[in-house]
Amino acid sequence: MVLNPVLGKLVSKRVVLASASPRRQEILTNVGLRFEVVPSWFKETLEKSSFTAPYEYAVETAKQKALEVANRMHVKHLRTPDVVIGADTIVSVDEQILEKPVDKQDAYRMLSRLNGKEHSVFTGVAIIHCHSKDNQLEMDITDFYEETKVKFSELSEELLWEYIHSGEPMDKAGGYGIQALGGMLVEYVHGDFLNVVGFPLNHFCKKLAELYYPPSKHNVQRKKYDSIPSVDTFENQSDGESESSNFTKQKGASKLDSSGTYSSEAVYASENSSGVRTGFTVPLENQNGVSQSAAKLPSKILELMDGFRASKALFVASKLKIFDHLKDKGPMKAVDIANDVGTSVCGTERLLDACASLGLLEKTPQGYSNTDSANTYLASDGKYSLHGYIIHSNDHLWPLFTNLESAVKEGSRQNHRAFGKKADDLFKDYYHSQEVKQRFMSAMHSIAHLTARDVATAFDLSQFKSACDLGGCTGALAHELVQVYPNLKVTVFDLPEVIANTSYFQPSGQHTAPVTFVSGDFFKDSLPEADLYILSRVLHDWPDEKIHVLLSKVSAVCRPGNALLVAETVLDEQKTHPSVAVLQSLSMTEGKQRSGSEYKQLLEKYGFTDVQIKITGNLLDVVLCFKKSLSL
Ligand SMILES: O=c1[nH]cc([C@@H]2O[C@H](COP(=O)(O)OP(=O)(O)OP(=O)(O)O)[C@@H](O)[C@H]2O)c(=O)[nH]1
Repeated sequence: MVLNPVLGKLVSKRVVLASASPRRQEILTNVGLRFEVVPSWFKETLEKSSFTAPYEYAVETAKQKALEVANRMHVKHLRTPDVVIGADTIVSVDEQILEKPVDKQDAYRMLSRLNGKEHSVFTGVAIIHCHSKDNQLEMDITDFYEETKVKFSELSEELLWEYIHSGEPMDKAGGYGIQALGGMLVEYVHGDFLNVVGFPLNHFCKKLAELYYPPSKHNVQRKKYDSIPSVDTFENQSDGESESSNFTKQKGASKLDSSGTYSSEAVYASENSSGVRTGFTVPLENQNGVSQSAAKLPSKILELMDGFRASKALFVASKLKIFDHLKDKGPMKAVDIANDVGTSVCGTERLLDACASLGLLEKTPQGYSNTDSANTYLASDGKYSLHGYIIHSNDHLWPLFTNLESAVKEGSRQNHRAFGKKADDLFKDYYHSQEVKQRFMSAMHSIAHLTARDVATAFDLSQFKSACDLGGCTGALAHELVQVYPNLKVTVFDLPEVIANTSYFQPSGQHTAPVTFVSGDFFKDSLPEADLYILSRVLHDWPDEKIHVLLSKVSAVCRPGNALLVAETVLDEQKTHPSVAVLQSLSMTEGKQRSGSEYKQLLEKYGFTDVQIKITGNLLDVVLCFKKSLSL
């Protein structure tokens, strides 16, 4: 496996991403690359007609972006980076190149052109290795491009405009973001998905492998530039430091290493007899440029070691409603955010930088702003907001996990240590404290919203006329079900204390047919009649005795041919994956997570048959089973 070692090659280098694109930052951060972000000032104004193919335009633009940053850093800041990465993403359709729309009308023009058709997305990438010799900048440029084909469905005008009004198209090539709402417009993708999002990670790693592990030295092919390409199109921006004239002085002054060899990097990998790399070490250069070997970086372990810091930074930023502030008012400077939320400037600045480093915020000279993900998932008002669950994680789960060591030693939940209360008393809080109740319901609502579409569509449920979501809380899944199946009527059955608080979570702020809310205790009261019963995120929470009571009741009320749908994260048969469910078990509730065969066995025990399991790839998987007919 060459990908990780290749990225390890960059560990000891000053790597600069010459891009303001938060997506590119996120893609590279996600694979553990450490880099500085220095957005390029190169204006994307190359004459398109002078290129014979669209990808040539993308590659040249990427190169110019990276060159501008390498030059600027060398000349203005006297900080020569080791590696500068530039990228440019374009969409090509009907021999036209589409970049980012300038306004809504332009977005409409682009999206109409893509409507119902296949188009190509090209990302050009330039990797520049820089060396400073006698204060002259020498550069070694490698470039490449990746093409991905994307097809849009036939989309109505109404949908196009709704999408445009979401604001998402404006900073995206071709006017759509495949990674977010724009994904709904797409029928298929052929090729690298991340290439569409803005950075062809796989090709990038292969390119680095070619550069750092050439088959043999004389085979290395690298393009050479005799002079720095034109800087005439650089934006004449001033950031308070001296002069854009420096750019012109620099023009033509730098040249590339003409030796044809590539820096002083040594290849430390050795190969076993099968040609497989073994005993890989990452070369580190000390201050004097002398190579030392160090152990392979255990990036996964380092990430786990630091995970708590990252979680807490996210929790605190959410608690302070920083993502809400930035959604409404961003970009904002740290001092203004601190004033608004009543925090210290220095602490806020550190928190904001941490969020930017985690890819949650974008930092530019104008200040901090939300990334797309932060707008969608972290601001508290969005349909898919996870704010409620994050606050629950901070206020409830974090204190429990702080006592994990005792939990493991004693094999029990640590409410007494975490909250100074027994589990039962805590449950009373849930009934009596409006704040705790609201927090818990928001948390459940967050997850239900995020998973509802996948749960509702995992199986074709159109044969059912009525459904009852037992413990359906705010009704998020119920509302999704009636959207997907317009002939379905859904009853949400939950405790009176829950039902009394559901109005706040309804799409229009009120309960609306065909979703009705009925209060009751599913362990004690009779269950509403339905063709389909639903237990979503219920079973994993209860001990076997309670599950026995519940499933006996559901089985008794279910008529032959009626069904039960269970939504839970289904473990693999070894019960070690997915880790999200395995880690949840550490909360030490009296319940447990189950594998597919365990769910099958459990449900069959209560008279259900034809148990089918769908792994959705979302947080919840779905199990559907039918009540045995009498003749079986
Ligand atoms: O599906 C998606 N397609 C494209 C994008 C984003 O679109 C932009 C493309 O613009 P460009 O390559 O010019 O990059 P900029 O954002 O302007 O940043 P630079 O500073 O590098 O010029 C890019 O951000 C893609 O990520 C998308 O998000 N989804």
